[in-house]
Amino acid sequence: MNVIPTDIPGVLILEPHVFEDTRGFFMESFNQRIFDDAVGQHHEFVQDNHSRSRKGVVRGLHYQLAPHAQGKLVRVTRGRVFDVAVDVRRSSPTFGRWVGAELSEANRRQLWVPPGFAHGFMVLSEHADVLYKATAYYVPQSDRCIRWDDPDIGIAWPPIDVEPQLSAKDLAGTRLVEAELFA
Ligand SMILES: Cc1cn([C@H]2C[C@H](O)[C@@H](COP(=O)(O)OP(=O)(O)O[C@H]3O[C@H](C)C(=O)[C@H](O)[C@H]3O)O2)c(=O)[nH]c1=O
Repeated sequence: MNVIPTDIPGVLILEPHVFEDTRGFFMESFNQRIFDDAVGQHHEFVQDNHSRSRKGVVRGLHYQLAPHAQGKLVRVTRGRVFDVAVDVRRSSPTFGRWVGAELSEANRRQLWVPPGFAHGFMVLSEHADVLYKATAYYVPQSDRCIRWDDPDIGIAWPPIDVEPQLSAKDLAGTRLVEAELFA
């Protein structure tokens, strides 16, 4: 596993080892021991998610409030997305900062988004399948959304040739300054 740090301590890009041969490829998409070593602590995953979206769809920026905060290990098995993590811990030195990475079927990269971060992505290909493991169960009452285009965060979303498409919930997302966050 190749581990690539990002500008925000704790948010990591992971590149699992891929075994390619004439048949195709094999990789361990998740290995608890290797993951814990890479991240530096143990995280228990309790839920796997899979969403499929069309080009231009933006899902996020979502997080669940404590005590239901979710760490997410995100990967893409079809297409390409720009995946983003935003630090929403008020006491963090990187509060309000974001990191983004292109995750794709081709690069097989994964993004580790620790608890305390909002997560979202924009689909860059015609379709994309995003699969991610979560360290806490879905608790809708604790779910919160910050606007994808919050100027105070200033995410540099890649240019695409279609109109971004968001759910009504996401279009109604709050600004970071108004949001219920983590201490
Ligand atoms: C997240 C989730 C949703 N649902 C149900 C609730 C809705 O009836 C339906 C669609 O939910 P939603 O529109 O919230 O799905 P996304 O917009 O993809 O939400 C996700 O988007 C960003 C990228 C995230 O990181 C979060 O995992 C999650 O918030 O699935 C469930 O049953 N379980 C779940 O864990």
